[in-house]
Amino acid sequence: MQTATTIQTPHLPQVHDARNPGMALDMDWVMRARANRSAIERRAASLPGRRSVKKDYQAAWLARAVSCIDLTTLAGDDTAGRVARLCAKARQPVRADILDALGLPDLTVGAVCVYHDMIAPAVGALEGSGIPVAAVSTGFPAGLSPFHLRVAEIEESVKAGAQEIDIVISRRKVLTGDWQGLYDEMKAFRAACGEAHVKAILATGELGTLQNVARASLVCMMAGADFIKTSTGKESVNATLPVSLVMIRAIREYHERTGYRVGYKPAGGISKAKDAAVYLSLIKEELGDRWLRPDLFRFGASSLLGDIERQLEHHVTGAYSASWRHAMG
Ligand SMILES: O=C[C@H](O)COP(=O)(O)O
Repeated sequence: MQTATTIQTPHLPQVHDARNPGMALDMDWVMRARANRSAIERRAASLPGRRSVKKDYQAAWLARAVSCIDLTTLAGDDTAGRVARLCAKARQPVRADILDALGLPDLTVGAVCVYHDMIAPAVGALEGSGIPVAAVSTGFPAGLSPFHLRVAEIEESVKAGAQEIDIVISRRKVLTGDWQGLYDEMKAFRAACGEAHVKAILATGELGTLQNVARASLVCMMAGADFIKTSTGKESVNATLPVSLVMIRAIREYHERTGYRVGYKPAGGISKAKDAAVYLSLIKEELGDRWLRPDLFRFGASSLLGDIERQLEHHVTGAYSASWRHAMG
C-alpha cells in the first residue's frame, strides 16, 4: 500500500500560455478515459446550491459572464440588419448608466457568433471594437456534408474575416469508436483554420454516453482544438452540468499532462443569469481562476445577455425591468 511518504511526485510539465498545438493520438489514454455517471450526477446536482460566487460580488461575476459570451444568432432568417443590431449590443452589452453605477469599466462580449453568410456584415459592424467574429462551420449543425466541402467552408470563413471557427465533429465517428477518424478530421479542420482559433463542437446530446464525451474531448484536444464546446444549440439536449463536468475534467487532465490550456464553451439553452453563475463556479472550482477569462471560457448563448442585464439593473435600482427592454437583435 502506498503511504504519504512513498507517493511519487508526478512529473510537472511546463506551463504554456501558447495555443494548444495538439499531439500524437494516444489511444491508451483515450481508452482509459472513463466517466462514473452516478458520481458525476451527484456532484452536478450539488452545484446550484453552492456559494462559490458570493452575493456581494454577484454584479462583478455577472459582468465577467458578459465578457465571456459568444453573442449568437444562428437562424435561417438572419439578415445583415439583425446582425448589425446584435453587434451594437456586443459593443455595449450593458447600459452605460448601469455600468457607471456599478463602478465597472467598459465591457464588451467575448465574440459574435454567426453563420458564414453573416460574417461580412458582422466584421463591418464590429470594426475597431476588437471583438472577434466566430463562424459556425463544417456543415453546422449536423456536419454531414462532404468532407472537402467542410474544409473549404472553414477556409472561406477565415477568408471572410472570421477569427474563430466553431466546427462540428462527425458524431458517427464517436458512436462507432473511430477515434483515429475523429482525430484526422479534427486535425484537418485545425489546419484549415490557420491562425483562426478552432472550437470543436461535440454535440454531446448525440454522443450516447458520458464516456464517449470524455473520449471525444481528449481526441479533439490531441488534434489541436483551442476550445471544446458542448453543443450546437440545435440538439434536443444541449449544455448540461454533468456533461460539463466530464469535459472540464478532460481539459484539466490534458493540461496536467501537456501543460496546454484548452478553453471550454457550454452552449445551447443557457439563458438565465443564475445558470451562468453556476457555470462560473464550476469552472472556478474545477479549473481555477485562470480559466475564467474570455480566452479560455465562453458561453454560447443567444438570450443570456438580456437576463444578465436585467439582473444588473436590479442590482443598481432594486427593480426589474421588462425583458422586452433588453432585446438582442
Ligand atoms: O452556440 C450557441 C448556441 O447555438 C446558442 O444556443 P441558444 O440559442 O439556446 O442560446
